[in-house]
Amino acid sequence: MFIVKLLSSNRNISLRTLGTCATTPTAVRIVEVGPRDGLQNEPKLLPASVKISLIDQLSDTGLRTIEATSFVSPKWVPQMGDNAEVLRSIQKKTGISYPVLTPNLKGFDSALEAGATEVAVFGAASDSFSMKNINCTAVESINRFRPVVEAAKKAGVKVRGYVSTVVGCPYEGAVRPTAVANIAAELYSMGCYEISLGDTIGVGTPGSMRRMLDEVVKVVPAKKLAVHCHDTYGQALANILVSLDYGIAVVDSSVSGLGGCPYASGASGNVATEDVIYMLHGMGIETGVDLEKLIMVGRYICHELGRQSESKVNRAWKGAQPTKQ
Ligand SMILES: CC(C)(COP(=O)([O-])OP(=O)([O-])OC[C@H]1O[C@@H](n2cnc3c(N)ncnc32)[C@H](O)[C@@H]1OP(=O)([O-])[O-])[C@@H](O)C(=O)NCCC(=O)NCCSC(=O)C[C@@](C)(O)CC(=O)[O-]
Repeated sequence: MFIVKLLSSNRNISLRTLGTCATTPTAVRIVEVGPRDGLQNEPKLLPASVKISLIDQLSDTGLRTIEATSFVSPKWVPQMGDNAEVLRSIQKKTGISYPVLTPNLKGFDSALEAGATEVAVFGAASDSFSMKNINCTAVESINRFRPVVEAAKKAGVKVRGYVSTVVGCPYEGAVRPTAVANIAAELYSMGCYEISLGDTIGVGTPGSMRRMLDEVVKVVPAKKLAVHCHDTYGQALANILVSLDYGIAVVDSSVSGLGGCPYASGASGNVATEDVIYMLHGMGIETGVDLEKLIMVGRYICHELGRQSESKVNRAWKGAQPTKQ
């Protein structure tokens, strides 16, 4: 019912997204979230050595931001229970940031001890999801994040802020764009250097993305925003195109489309990094990422997980294309 409502309210979608407008960025930074978002929901528990190898291989593709793990309760998310070992053991390359999720001070302290130089706090625009995910309401979460951001500032650690359920919540349905803008504004004014807007269950369409972004850009500049689109309904690339139109130049994605949130049942993985790169390069937008190398990393992790790549580009890839895509 909720989906039907979302789709039927999208009749007035502007065709502006089909062309390139003045604000479209010429370069996009990809935030690769595969090692964290991609693996946190996998039924198969991978050994730390595979995660470390995955991150080291990703570090060789030209990516500049690779979310490495999360310092959350291992009772809640056992898949990330080896967080300190993973963060300590990866080969950190100059020029690459390896952020980790830290929901509270306990997580932040452990992350700092393991060598984190960038962390992320993660809130949501809907209370029900927030309760299921981090056991507090959206407003309470802001109060939990404040000391994390303060401690991070003192330690010289950068903090990214996530807002989940930006267009739809698995428990409440459609989410008001103003609710998203309020949380985004709180995180931004608290000191998060970038706000990532998560369509956690992948129900967004260009229409609902636009309505949400119209509100958010009133309170956070587009150049401080990222989009984080899950691809459950196959709308992620279209939604990313819309966000480029707003001048947003940071896109979260997951190698081979791995992932999902343990507290958003039925939601598929993030948009596949290979598919995003293929689209952006085809549009003449730079990412600095070597697509062919990334495809090989996608094949490696899918082999380890015993699953097929969710990236259409990866599945279709037969080698470098003779002409620009
Ligand atoms: C946030 C908590 C910890 C609150 O959980 P809580 O139960 O309210 O926490 P608490 O403070 O009452 O502590 C309870 C127990 O947890 C421990 N604890 C407390 N904090 C930590 C910590 N940081 N690390 C390790 N242990 C911790 C604490 O020590 C204690 O242990 P006990 O005494 O029972 O043995 C819990 O709800 C949790 O871990 N949730 C998991 C959240 C998560 O990882 N979700 C998935 C990531 S979010 C996401 O995927 C969305 C995103 C970002 O990708 C964007 C999008 O797609 O929209």
